[in-house]
Amino acid sequence: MTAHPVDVVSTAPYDAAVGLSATARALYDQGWMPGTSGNVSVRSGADAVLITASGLGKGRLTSTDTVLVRADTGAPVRPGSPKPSAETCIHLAVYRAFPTVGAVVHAHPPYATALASRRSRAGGGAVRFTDLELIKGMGRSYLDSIEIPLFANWREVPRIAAEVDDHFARPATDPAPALLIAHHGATTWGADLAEASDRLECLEALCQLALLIGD
Ligand SMILES: CSC[C@@H](O)[C@@H](O)C(=O)COP(=O)(O)O
Ligand SMILES: [Zn+2]
Repeated sequence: MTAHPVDVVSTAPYDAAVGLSATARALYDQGWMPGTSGNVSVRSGADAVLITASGLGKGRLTSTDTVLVRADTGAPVRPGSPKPSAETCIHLAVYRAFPTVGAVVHAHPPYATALASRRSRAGGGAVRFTDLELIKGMGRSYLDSIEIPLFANWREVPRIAAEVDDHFARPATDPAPALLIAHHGATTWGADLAEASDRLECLEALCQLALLIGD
């Protein structure tokens, strides 16, 4: 019998939903998911992604505030599910580009948002960090530099996702596990939620340092 996404995901581990809501609450406590902002997801089998529901206070999120969606369309797998994150399509673009990624975290941390917005006002282009030790926290074993792609904050979220798709369709050596959206926030990814969250923390610290150091 051909595997159907529902079959694959109906056994999605309960822990994944607990992990998602705990991650959202932790990022809320850090001040990086103010109000209802931010979203978190994990891959669930080959064909599905478990993601936070849309429009809920991230400081109050529980494991039932998560939605299993199809990895190809973003549609909820089960009828009657809560509405998935409005930014599901950006998560799916990351999972499409990086088959080994298991978790994606999107938040609105202040320094990353400020640096991305400043860069956008100065004409855009990727944000490059050089020399700083924290570059190693972004999955690099060497120090020299790392480039984080910067995207425009289009009102239509699928347009942002389409640009993320286009960006990662171009082959790059050692792409960073992160992206910035001007006037909006940051998204990081990794093998699991812990790695994706650690990378968000390092990215935010790098952005803070870059703003302190100046040009
Ligand atoms: C506080 S509004 C923020 C949203 O527009 C969006 O950017 C966001 O991060 C959360 O959207 P959500 O649909 O709840 O996952
Ligand atoms: Zn957002």
